[in-house]
Amino acid sequence: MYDVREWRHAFKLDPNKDISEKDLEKVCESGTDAVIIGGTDGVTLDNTLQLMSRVRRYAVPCCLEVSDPDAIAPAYDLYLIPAVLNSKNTTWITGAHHKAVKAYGEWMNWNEIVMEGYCILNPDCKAAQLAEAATGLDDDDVLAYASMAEHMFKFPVFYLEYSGTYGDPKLVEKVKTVLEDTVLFYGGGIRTAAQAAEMARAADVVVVGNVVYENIHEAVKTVRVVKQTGL
Ligand SMILES: CC(C)=CCC/C(C)=C/CC/C(C)=C/CC/C(C)=C/CC/C(C)=C/CC/C(C)=C/CC/C(C)=C/COP(=O)(O)OP(=O)(O)O
Ligand SMILES: O=P(O)(O)OC[C@@H](O)CO
Ligand SMILES: [Mg+2]
Repeated sequence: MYDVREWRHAFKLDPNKDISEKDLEKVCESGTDAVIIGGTDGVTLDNTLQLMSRVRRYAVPCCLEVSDPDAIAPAYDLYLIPAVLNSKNTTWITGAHHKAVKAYGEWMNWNEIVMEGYCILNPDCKAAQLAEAATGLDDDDVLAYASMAEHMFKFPVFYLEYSGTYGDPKLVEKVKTVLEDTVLFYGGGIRTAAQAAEMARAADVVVVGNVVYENIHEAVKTVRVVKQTGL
């Protein structure tokens, strides 16, 4: 499934973390809609390619979420490109992107590029710190970023990112009400199947990351509950 509109669940694997063959098999055979390879720090061409080639042994779509242009390589199914809408530094909204398109433009297949309008809400996560995210937002600020993602930038994805902490399901629900075409991704702090189900009632796509490395059994359980939960 190379169309994010058809997704409900994705795992995000960090190329800077170790995962055993057994656990990787559980992730890839879980029934998830996609494996996203991405992280904020320690992302290199070597570790992303290594993880990608291991994921490639399975049928699941394998996507690169680009955080470092040096780690870009061909052979992913999709390239997810974050633009941090609540960044205080234009580098993370258009700057790094401009540089990368100058460098890679002629090799880019735009049909494989999926822009993600990020709104990062956990001030302590590495992504917030790197991207200098203005995290002290009230609900109306977040709703405005969501509307900008859909109506001004026409981004296919709006990503509510709480990386490392569990977010506010009520806010996720509110954000969903202002989006029509743009797909709402929720990610952050999902450690149980019950939390995954709660966020699946509000968001189009639930992204599960760190729990893969902490509790693979619970991580895999999130797939079935998300798929069974209606929006
Ligand atoms: C043939 C060929 C090579 C084709 C490919 C062409 C191609 C795809 C070109 C891409 C061009 C392009 C526009 C690239 C973008 C370049 C770029 C660097 C953009 C900036 C990205 C950005 C805003 C990064 C900031 C950080 C961020 C939002 C990262 C996303 C991942 C994330 C949130 C991970 C969460 O992990 P973390 O917070 O680190 O949590 P842990 O504590 O668990 O690690
Ligand atoms: O690692 P967690 O906290 O599950 O977050 C998932 C993802 O949104 C990170 O970009
Ligand atoms: Mg992570």
